[in-house]
Amino acid sequence: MADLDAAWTRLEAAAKAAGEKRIVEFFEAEPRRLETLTLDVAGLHIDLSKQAWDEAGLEAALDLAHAADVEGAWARMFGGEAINSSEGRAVLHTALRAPAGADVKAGGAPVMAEVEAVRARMKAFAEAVRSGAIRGATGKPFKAILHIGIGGSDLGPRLLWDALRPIKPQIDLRFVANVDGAEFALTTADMDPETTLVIVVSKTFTTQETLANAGAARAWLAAALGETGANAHLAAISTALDKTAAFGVADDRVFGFWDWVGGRYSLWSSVSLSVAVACGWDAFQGFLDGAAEMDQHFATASLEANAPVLIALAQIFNRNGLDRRARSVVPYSHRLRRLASFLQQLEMESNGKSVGPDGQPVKRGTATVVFGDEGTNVQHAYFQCMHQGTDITPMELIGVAKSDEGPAGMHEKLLSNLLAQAEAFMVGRTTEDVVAELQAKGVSEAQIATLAPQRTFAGNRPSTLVLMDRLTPQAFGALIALYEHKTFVEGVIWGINSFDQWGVELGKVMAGRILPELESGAVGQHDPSTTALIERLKV
Ligand SMILES: O=P(O)(O)OC[C@H]1O[C@H](O)[C@H](O)[C@@H](O)[C@@H]1O
Repeated sequence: MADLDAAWTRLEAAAKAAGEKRIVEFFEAEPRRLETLTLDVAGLHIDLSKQAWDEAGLEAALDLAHAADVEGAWARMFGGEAINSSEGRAVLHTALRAPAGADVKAGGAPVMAEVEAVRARMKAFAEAVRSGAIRGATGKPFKAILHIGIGGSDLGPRLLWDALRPIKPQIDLRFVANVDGAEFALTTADMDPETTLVIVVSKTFTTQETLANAGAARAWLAAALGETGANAHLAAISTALDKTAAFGVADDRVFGFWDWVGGRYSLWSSVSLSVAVACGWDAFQGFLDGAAEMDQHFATASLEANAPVLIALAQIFNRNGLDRRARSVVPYSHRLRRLASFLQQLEMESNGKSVGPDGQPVKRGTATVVFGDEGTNVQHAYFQCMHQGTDITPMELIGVAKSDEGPAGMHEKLLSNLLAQAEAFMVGRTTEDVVAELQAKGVSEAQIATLAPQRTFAGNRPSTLVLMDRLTPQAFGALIALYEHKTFVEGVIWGINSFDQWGVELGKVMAGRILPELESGAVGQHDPSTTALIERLKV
């Protein structure tokens, strides 16, 4: 503990010192900077050299990781200990992508036989739906899947589908998450129940939104096909097999997973069955394999050369050392445009905690706000604030080196923007440079005095760049596993349990209390504002 406190103090001091210098100067002072801070792992090229740390800062960050015993923590995770202590559960999403026959145990009990059995059933089901061996009630092959789920049962599969979907898929895939009926109505408006397979995905099978949409989907199927016909169009994914049976899904259409898989870490499981069907099994298997490669790297590389560890440390340096409370993630890839939404759940639900597993308040700030959208679009939206706003927001820029999709010449334009932004964030533009340009254009000195500061860029904005060679299933799997392990490392260093989410409960309980009040008009005890709103909205 004393070691850890001392390591934190050293990190804070190193960050303060580095923060007084300019990132661009670190390259001159440290001839090996680029070499030390770039890594090639599992199809990803990761460049952390434009981050805010200098050599001493990096060293202090690595000391902190050692002092927090990151290596011991990952051994406990991979060893299947119940590290999710508030729920008494192991954390083994890595088993879902482990090669067949791997020795993985949850609390001492081997898990791979079950994992492999579900994987084999998923594969057989995906192939049978694609080949037409499994068909709808009227004998027609399935042309579309309606995937119903929310949170971890939605964000991962949605992102995965966008990343890997064929341009013209044999089987289309649509998603419904929200309990706003507009989403269900808009999504199903041009779908045909006769050729649609509905897959209901819920780890607990108690989630209000998902059960409401599942009921609506069953009614939508039954209206066209009758109750028995509807059953032939339903499948369910859950850890609560009693509840899927009660909903009326036949046993051979239910695909399970396990309580040692957190919802936000579940896209490697049967939760992504819809994507495995719509993209084909090989793509899904490639996704698992890429993640397994990252797991192997994470579990074996030294901290100094460990991609998830270094990305986590850059975040901690910014967050705790330099008090930067947000981070923007911008994929220069239309296919990855939902990455920030996925990371919002992964990082903010995992690490948005204020107390440790011992119930004691943490001593330092934890998860930052994560936001972002696709580049280049965001350059024309919020990048003004990233370049010239009063707060510095560290950036994570993600690119794809090679792509054959779409019209010729566009990909180079996309890449030129990615590189330009990363350079501009760090280098900025000096007032002298702006003044010289304005003078050359013959602008008056009086105008220059007001214009030049407005057109100056302070720069010194840190960024990390992650470059995929191609957006293959493997590289994409490695990218998501990279973020999972990064989140884990941060949680270890912050001293929190990254695998529970008690903070989502209160709102659910209160919605359960308010719903009957809206329906019956009998308003209970609330604060004056809420009472007035219920009075206004009650049926
Ligand atoms: O998969 P489900 O049990 O339906 O849960 C869906 C989501 O709802 C909850 O509120 C949790 O915050 C999420 O972690 C979870 O992914």
